[in-house]
Amino acid sequence: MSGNCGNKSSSENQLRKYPLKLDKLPKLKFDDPKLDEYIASDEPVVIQGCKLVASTSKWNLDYLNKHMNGKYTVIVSHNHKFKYHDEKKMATSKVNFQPTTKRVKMPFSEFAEKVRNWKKGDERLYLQQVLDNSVGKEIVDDFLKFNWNWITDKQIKNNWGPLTSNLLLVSMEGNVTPCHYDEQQNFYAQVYGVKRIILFRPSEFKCLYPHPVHHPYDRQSQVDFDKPDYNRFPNFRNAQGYETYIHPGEVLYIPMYWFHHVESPLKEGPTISINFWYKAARTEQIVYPLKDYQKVAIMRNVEKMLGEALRDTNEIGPLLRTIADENYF
Ligand SMILES: CCC[C@@H](CC(=O)O)C(=O)C(=O)O
Ligand SMILES: [Zn+2]
Repeated sequence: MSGNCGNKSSSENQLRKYPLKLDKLPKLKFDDPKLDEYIASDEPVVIQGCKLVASTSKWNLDYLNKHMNGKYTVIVSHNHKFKYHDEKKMATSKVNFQPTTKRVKMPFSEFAEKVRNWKKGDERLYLQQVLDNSVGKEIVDDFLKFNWNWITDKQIKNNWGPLTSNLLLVSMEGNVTPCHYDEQQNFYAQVYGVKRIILFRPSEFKCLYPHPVHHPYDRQSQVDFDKPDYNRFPNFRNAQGYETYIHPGEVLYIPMYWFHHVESPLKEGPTISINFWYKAARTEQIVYPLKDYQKVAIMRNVEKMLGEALRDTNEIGPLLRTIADENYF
């Protein structure tokens, strides 16, 4: 279907359909006085006009192909989902776990050629490379010209920890990063193409059923949005989310512990994004009532502590059920 259908942009018609009630996220100009209130209160918002990555306005697959002459981290998947798994936890986990993706190093030229010639049934690729000095001089020059004053001002104003990394994300059309949360603050800059992002509050934890902390899929939702198993995950019916489409030059603030699902439209070609992950604020004092994300952090710590104490992560669930069912019903 070409062109606009109703008031949706063409990108929005190239999207997968999910049984979700989604509200729209606000989009604010970078100099809107309300913006800092959103960030300070860990509320997601799309920021327009901040020129965070204005130096990438000329980036596309050809430009990157020309200036990236090394081998880069590419995730390979046999379907459209790129569900992240923690390789360290694979070694220690007691579950029989088969990852659905693999991580390879690939020359950019090979990546670009495979993306261009991809046909149904081929493996899908997603380049996810830390922006470091392995990229070409021109790319480093563009990187140095990012609007570091603007983003560093936000980092300091919110007492965030250090910038841990920038990931260059070059996605094939139709790729999906399934619903998960990260423990870092994230300014997610859209460089090329349109991306759809669905977000859920940390308090939707009970509707999204993240895997156990010790599982290689820690932080990832167990629910397959394409075919939800309502017998196992009945509360998914009640998940309340937000949705936005970010365009080149826009930056989405993804607060830490907020669940997010990210996809590239089906027939709109490759997309390019750059994320900016910051360690959480060094909490001076605990203020009650606790915020939802703090309760998620506490639940994580309880699982970790019980894993240490019990030595067998398969005993964590039964012990927690005993406490909940017998003592706190
Ligand atoms: C590996 C990071 C992927 C990214 C989502 C996407 O661009 O597909 C994301 O989840 C994040 O920036 O937090
Ligand atoms: Zn993420």
